[in-house]
Amino acid sequence: MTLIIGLTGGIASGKSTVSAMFTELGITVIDADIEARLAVEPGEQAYQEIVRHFGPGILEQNGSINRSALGSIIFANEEKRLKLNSIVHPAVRERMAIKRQQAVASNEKAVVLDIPLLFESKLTGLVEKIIVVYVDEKTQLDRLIGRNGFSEEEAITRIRSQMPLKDKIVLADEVIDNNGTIEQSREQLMKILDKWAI
Ligand SMILES: CC(C)(COP(=O)(O)OP(=O)(O)OC[C@H]1O[C@@H](n2cnc3c(N)ncnc32)[C@H](O)[C@@H]1O)[C@@H](O)C(=O)NCCC(=O)NCCS
Ligand SMILES: Nc1ncnc2c1ncn2[C@@H]1O[C@H](COP(=O)(O)OP(=O)(O)OP(=O)(O)O)[C@@H](O)[C@H]1O
Repeated sequence: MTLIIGLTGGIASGKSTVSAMFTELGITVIDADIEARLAVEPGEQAYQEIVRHFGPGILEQNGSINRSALGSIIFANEEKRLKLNSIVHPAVRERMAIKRQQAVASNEKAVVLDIPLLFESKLTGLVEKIIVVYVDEKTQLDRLIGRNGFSEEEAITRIRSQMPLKDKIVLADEVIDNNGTIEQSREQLMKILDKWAI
């Protein structure tokens, strides 16, 4: 019986860092961010709808989506962000459901669905156990700015576009406190997997 684990957190809280640990352990990770990138490749239906709605100004020279330009638009305007979500999320849900089914069919012990908006998109029904990767607000802001080179304002608009991490940890089965070192987070993950006999 495959245990379906939902991995979530906030932007730059460390979800990808923790999902890489699962991969190192040989546990399949289905990454919503990757599926969302694939879903908006030129030729995909979501790509056509995005260009139709947001205009060719959000395209690179080669016709692919200029992610930075689109991000600047939608994180500064909730209505536009919700419109983009309405275009992309159904395609992401469909792609993840197929991969989830494949993992269950191959009798894997566990599969991880790495979904940044697990709670916001009301996808908790897809998973059996939920791990939230937590950091405090200052650490989140510092790491997001450090990784992406955003201004403080750009980073804050992105953080504020999601449910606060302090509310997410209440909904979690387990929390990984990622304020410390990556090694300390790995130790917390191993304790959780031990508890779940994975
Ligand atoms: C706006 C886009 C083009 C920006 O691309 P970019 O490469 O800069 O960021 P990336 O996709 O790697 O996302 C980075 C992080 O931003 C956050 N984020 C992304 N989209 C959203 C959103 N619609 N609402 C809230 N947070 C979001 C998540 O924490 C995500 O992990 C892209 O994020 C996108 O297409 N978003 C809509 C689809 C979506 O909601 N994806 C996130 C989960 S499925
Ligand atoms: N424990 C840690 N100590 C120091 N830096 C960390 C730690 N965990 C993650 N980081 C760094 O913080 C940044 C954000 O981490 P990561 O990309 O894993 O977050 P994320 O939740 O996947 O982000 P996103 O929501 O954008 O997908 C990265 O630059 C990563 O290298």
